[in-house]
Amino acid sequence: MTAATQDIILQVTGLGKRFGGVDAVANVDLDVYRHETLAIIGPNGAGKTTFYNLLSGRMHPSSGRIVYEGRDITGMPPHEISRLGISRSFQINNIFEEMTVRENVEVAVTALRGEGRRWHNVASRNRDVQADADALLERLSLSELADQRAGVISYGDKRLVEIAVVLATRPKLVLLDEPTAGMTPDETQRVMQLVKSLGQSGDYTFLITEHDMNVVFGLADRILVMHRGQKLVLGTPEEVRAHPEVRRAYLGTADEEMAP
Ligand SMILES: Nc1ncnc2c1ncn2[C@@H]1O[C@H](COP(=O)(O)OP(=O)(O)OP(=O)(O)O)[C@@H](O)[C@H]1O
Repeated sequence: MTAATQDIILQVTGLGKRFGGVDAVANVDLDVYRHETLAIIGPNGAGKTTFYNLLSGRMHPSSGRIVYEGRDITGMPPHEISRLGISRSFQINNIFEEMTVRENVEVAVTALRGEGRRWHNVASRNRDVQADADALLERLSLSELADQRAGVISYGDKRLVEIAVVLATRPKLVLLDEPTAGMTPDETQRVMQLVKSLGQSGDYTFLITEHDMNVVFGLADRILVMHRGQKLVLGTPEEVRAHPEVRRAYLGTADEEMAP
């Protein structure tokens, strides 16, 4: 499939967010193709988090337009955007530590069904919810931890549970915020394999911010490099790696020095 015929799930045009005198995001144009994994990189303050906040509705843009599946979602509240199929993970764990791993996922499944998060006791008696939660836990290789209290499992497993919670809302477009931050090398590998296989399943489109360049170059179909709120480069990993400005600004002289 050529780029021209690829199905665009998200179209961002002239997107900007200004805080006082700072353009946190400045005039960004971006087409995201359905089922691709697109990494967004850039140094601290480049505008990655603000970009996510704009896409997920947590912030209103100062300018520009966001079109998702042909529908203008600019300025929509987060819950509506989420309902349409855009879901986001956070850098900080966002799970209920006193509940079991399965209950955490059940709560998210229940929320999707419009029954509200507070009804988790009812949800746990609901077979459909349990089946959905168990299927998801199996997909993420978390079945063995299903009955563990989320508060006692490892940091890496908590991050995986968080991804399960995000996927429980049945998103089509998933925004992952530094999914491997703080992880051991083994945990990082596990997340990489997981995101790779979920990406290959054809069920999801991933945007991923990440500081670990091995993860970025190992996972991404395309990479967006941001700098001071602007789109510096957008291309395949090979194109980004070879781009003189990116090499100068972020990659150093050797590929080993790729930390932004
Ligand atoms: N709520 C806010 N009020 C004022 N300035 C903000 C706000 N949020 C972000 N900024 C500024 O916008 C710019 C972009 O910040 P942002 O957090 O989006 O960058 P980032 O690429 O996510 O950085 P990091 O990698 O550190 O998370 C920075 O100069 C930041 O100080």
